[in-house]
Amino acid sequence: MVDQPARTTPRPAERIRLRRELTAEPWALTLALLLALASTGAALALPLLVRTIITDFSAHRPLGTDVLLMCAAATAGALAQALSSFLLARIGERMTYRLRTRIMEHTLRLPLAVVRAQGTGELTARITSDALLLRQVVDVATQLPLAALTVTATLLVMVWIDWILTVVTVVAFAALTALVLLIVRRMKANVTGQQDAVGRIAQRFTADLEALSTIKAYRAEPMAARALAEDAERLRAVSLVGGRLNSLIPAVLTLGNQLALIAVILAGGARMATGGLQAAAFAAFLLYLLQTVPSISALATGFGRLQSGLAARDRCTDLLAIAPEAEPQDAERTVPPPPLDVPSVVFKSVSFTHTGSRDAALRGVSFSTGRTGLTAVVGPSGAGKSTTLSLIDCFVRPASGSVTVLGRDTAHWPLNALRARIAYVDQAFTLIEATARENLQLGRTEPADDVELAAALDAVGLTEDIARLPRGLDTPLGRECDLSGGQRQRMALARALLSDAEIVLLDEPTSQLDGLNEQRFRTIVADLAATRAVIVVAHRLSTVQDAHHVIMMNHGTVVDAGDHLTLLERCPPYRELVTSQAILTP
Ligand SMILES: Nc1ncnc2c1ncn2[C@@H]1O[C@H](COP(=O)(O)OP(=O)(O)OP(=O)(O)O)[C@@H](O)[C@H]1O
Repeated sequence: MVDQPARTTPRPAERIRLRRELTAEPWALTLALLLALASTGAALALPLLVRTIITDFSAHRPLGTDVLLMCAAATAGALAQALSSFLLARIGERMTYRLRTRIMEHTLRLPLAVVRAQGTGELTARITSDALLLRQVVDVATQLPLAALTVTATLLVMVWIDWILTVVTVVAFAALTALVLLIVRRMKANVTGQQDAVGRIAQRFTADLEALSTIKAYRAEPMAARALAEDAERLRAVSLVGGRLNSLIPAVLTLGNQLALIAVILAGGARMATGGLQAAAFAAFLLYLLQTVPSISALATGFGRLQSGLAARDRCTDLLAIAPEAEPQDAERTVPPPPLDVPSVVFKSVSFTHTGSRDAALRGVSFSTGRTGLTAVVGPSGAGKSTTLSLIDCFVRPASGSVTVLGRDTAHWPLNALRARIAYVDQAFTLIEATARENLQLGRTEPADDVELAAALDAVGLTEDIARLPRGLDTPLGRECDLSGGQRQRMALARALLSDAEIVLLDEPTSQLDGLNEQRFRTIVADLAATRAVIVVAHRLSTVQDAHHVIMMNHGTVVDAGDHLTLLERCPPYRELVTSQAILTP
């Protein structure tokens, strides 16, 4: 077991049940079906009216009523069809909305390691191209039964007109229908392949765009473009197979139709010659035959689209089946306030290995930090410092040992309640796509007023920077209006200042700060540490030399812990680290 042990077994999300999704609005679906039925009925009535007109023509009877009836049937049919299509579009959009929001919400609750392993582009494809394919299933839900009904009804009318010609028609179509069914079955596997290829290309493209400055700086555009072209080629190849399958269907149907037409004309001509069939009935039969063709095509394409929708459904269901972050089985809705006399964090023999990694990132790590005060976690790169912070915020779970936060084992902390007590500033100083105000207030239970916001911005020296934004605090950040690395870092600090959290975790919080801002940082951290537990991972020891407690890590273990002077005296690796940065002892 590595980084996601099942301390508790979270309930996997329910499968996507298409039938339930489609019947979520039963009245609208029934109305859409009835209207489509009315439109089909109107279309079916037309050839019969034609037969009446031809008969009336021959008998020199007035045609006014017949023509009026034909126009009325055509107009009513068109109106019913339009309304039915609109209702279906509405049902389809609502279903897609529900599925998209469900998939996005589920994805946000997945463990970080799973999201990284799946890839952002691949996950995005589920709510874009897969969702669009799923949307088509709604059209099919009425298209298929109606087409089947139309074909059956038309065949019955054709039997009524002339059963011998009907048998000729059915025999001519039968062999080709079997062929179409075979093609349609292969389409589902092909669509799954296409969607996988779409996910792969989206994944690579997203990753390239995120690393665009590196790609440009190292003139790696050709290399990136080559890899993208290879993915595009794979997608092209698999889509071409799909295209081939798709193009076969109309060809097979047209062939079937022509064969049926030839057979019917020959058989009908012979029967007319022997007087077994009237000209008007033959004309009506031919019209019905021609009219079945679109319905038979609708049946074939409908099955094809259904297969695409089912393939997309399976991909989305696979994602929904991945268990979200584990919540403890004994999770309580409200957790009693932690006692004041317990340490903020206690690690007991914690070991942990990242997914896909062969070596353990942490091995038997034990330490504890005070309820308030500044703890610095230091050590060379790769020592396991960031992993330690991730375990405190439960982004990952220990493979063995225990992590206790504010007196409660993290295995028993409800995630929301735990994270409400921790403010976490990550290495990337991430801002979400939202306004500066919203970014600052992340993690607040109650919104901060303007005075609090101004005080936090002032403390981190961001007042003027934010005032210069086009809409000040209400400027959306992330696209046209982004902040510099150092400004982001200070925004993240201001966010920590504004949070109600009892524990503040800072991962490399000063890497992009200038001298003045580093000084500000030290003041802020001292203020925070007076009332909360602040745990800082830092390479620049100058920023943490005032720490009450220093934890020296190396190769995934705690080498020593104590205050700065004690460690200087008794811990050679710490002394080496300090000397390498030329920090003067006070
Ligand atoms: N997502 C990951 N997947 C696999 N291995 C990882 C991952 N993140 C970290 N590691 C590995 O775990 C070990 C500890 O990494 P960690 O990031 O905790 O070290 P660190 O002390 O914070 O390093 P730095 O100071 O360079 O940020 C390293 O060997 C690293 O290669």
